[in-house]
Amino acid sequence: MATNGEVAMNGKGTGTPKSPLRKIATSDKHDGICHDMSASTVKAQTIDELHSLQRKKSAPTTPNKGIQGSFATISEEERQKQQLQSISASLASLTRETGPKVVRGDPANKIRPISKDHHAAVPAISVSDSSLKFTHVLYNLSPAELYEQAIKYEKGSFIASTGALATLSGAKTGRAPRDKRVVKDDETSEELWWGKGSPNIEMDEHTFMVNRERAVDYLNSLDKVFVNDQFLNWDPENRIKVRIVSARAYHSLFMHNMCIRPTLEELENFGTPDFTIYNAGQFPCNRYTHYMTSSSSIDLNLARREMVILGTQYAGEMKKGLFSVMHYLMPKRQILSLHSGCNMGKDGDVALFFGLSGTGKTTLSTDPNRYLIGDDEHCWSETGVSNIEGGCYAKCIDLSQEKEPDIWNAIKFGTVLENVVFDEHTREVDYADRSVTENTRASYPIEYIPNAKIPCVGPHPKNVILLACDAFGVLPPVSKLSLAQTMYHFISGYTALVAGTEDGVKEPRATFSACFGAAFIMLHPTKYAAMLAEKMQKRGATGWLVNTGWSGGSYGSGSRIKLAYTRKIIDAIHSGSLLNANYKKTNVFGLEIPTEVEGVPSEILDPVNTWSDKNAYNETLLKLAGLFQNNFATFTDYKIGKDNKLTEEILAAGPVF
Ligand SMILES: Nc1ncnc2c1ncn2[C@@H]1O[C@H](COP(=O)(O)OP(=O)(O)O)[C@@H](O)[C@H]1O
Ligand SMILES: C=C(OP(=O)(O)O)C(=O)O
Ligand SMILES: [Ca+2]
Ligand SMILES: [Mn+2]
Repeated sequence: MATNGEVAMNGKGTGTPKSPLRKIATSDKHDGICHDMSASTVKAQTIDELHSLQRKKSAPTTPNKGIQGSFATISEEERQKQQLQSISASLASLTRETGPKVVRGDPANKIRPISKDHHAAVPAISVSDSSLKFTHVLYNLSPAELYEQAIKYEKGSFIASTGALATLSGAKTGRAPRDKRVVKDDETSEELWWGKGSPNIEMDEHTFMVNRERAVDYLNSLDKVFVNDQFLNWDPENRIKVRIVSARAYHSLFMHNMCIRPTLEELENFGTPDFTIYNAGQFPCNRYTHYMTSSSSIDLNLARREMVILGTQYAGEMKKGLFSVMHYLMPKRQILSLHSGCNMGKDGDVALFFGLSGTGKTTLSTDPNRYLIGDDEHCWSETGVSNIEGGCYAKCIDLSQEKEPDIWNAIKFGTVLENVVFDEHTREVDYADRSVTENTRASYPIEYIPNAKIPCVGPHPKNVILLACDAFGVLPPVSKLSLAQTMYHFISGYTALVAGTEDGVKEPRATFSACFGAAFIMLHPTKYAAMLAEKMQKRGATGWLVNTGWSGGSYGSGSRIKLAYTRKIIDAIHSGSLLNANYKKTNVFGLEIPTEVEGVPSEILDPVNTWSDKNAYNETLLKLAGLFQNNFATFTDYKIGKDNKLTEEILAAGPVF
């Protein structure tokens, strides 16, 4: 080939070109070597040295404060040692080793020498193979590091065109409430809600330990585990420290986004977690184990402050599992936990949006004209509201840039995109594609929403909006509620959705989920209801029922209320204009409905106007009223509040027919 800068022709070397081609100039040094002089050379002798130049050491986690007051801060080395000890203790098998040998970092990189005073594992009873090796701990990795781990090691992980991490949650693409178990012991048997309608399916302490050991053994058998130390609740007085041990970068990034991210300084003083999740989702539970009815098990032990996940990789289990824990811990402190979205206007007016999955909490709390406090889980204390989480978890089926620009724009680097379908070449996501699941999701840190309110706290709510997606099409688009009606509908927790994508299913199915979150509450619904009533009364909040579902007929003949109209209704609630509108009362449900709302056609405000077949409307209305009545029968024996007055009012606030 070409040598000395001359073009070789016909494979014959440099001698006699057939055509007079110009000689290609190389360098002015005539040493016979081709020099590329466009840039100066790097200061490295080997490729490894070059790689090491690329990565600057992170700032030390302990700013060198020296001696403060009379207390000397511990050395960085000592602090790191304590941190590893704490993680080793979390991962300890309770029947064998005191804790695995843990070491920080990726096992793909070099193993560090074993330090002489390594704390780990004087075997307690007997030793397992996993105690002979190191368990590498990938501790609070950054999103960039987690991307690399996911893409390198987790099948089905890809970078979408917007920079989000597209991933798969495996066989389970939604929560499995029937596989949730709660340890029943002396204390919880008294305190918690058990039996019909309750989400708490019992498990004994021993079986919990069997599953815990199974999860811990699985995690310790791996070369590496991910550990996230983070916080729940933006109210600093009631912050909970959580540790999540998991086997997938996907799970670690999801929780990085969903929980509150500690600053370096907060992480330094983290100490022992208040609650720990062992997520061994890839590994099934054992069907021969008592209480197991499938290969998935999500087990909560309040006494041990631990949760074990086996046999489901759906990340939402972790988020909602911690929410259950908050539904237990917070009411003990007279703080109400709420399955609601929350936002705040420029004047500090706060609104709560309660509703079951898919009714619009995330969509309607994400409002370009208001500050977002949170989309799903909140606390209401004596000082106001606080978000429990540090991120949002939006449904993204049929997501459109035009209708939901803030959510659309939040899907970028750092965001986890679950179970979506994308073009294999351009990596553009097709949000309409339901091939993997209808429940496609995006999880992003709350600061990805431009008008998020950080810290995510606010004053006492002015409006409490109950969202129901009524696929029967008989509830009005908006009603103003009395306190008793608010309680009646809060305890009922109604929504009706169309039955998924199954063929031939035309009838909408009613769901009643107490407190709009029966899957997550731990105490009897009336306990939360009584707290809500007391708080709303004390703070003068107004209750509203908003139907984000069907109008002009049931599913099949009518159509879903336009999101633009629902937004206008919500605007009128926020501005206060709806409070002073003219109202009339509906039959059967006795709801106060406005005669006018700015920007909304008046005829749709009373659903009877939108049905062409008035008989069908009346029949459907009575049918729904009957479903409400049947559902509420379970609660008629319970007293709410200090006297019987409120209880009687609540019972009278249901449909009359
Ligand atoms: N009128 C409406 N109000 C609210 N959401 C609507 C409406 N019409 C359609 N939708 C769609 O319904 C879904 C509501 O889901 P989401 O806000 O994630 O519910 P949640 O947070 O309560 O689970 C979104 O996909 C939204 O685009
Ligand atoms: C993540 C969930 O919540 P939502 O649909 O209310 O956003 C869920 O219920 O699993
Ligand atoms: Ca939910
Ligand atoms: Mn949501």
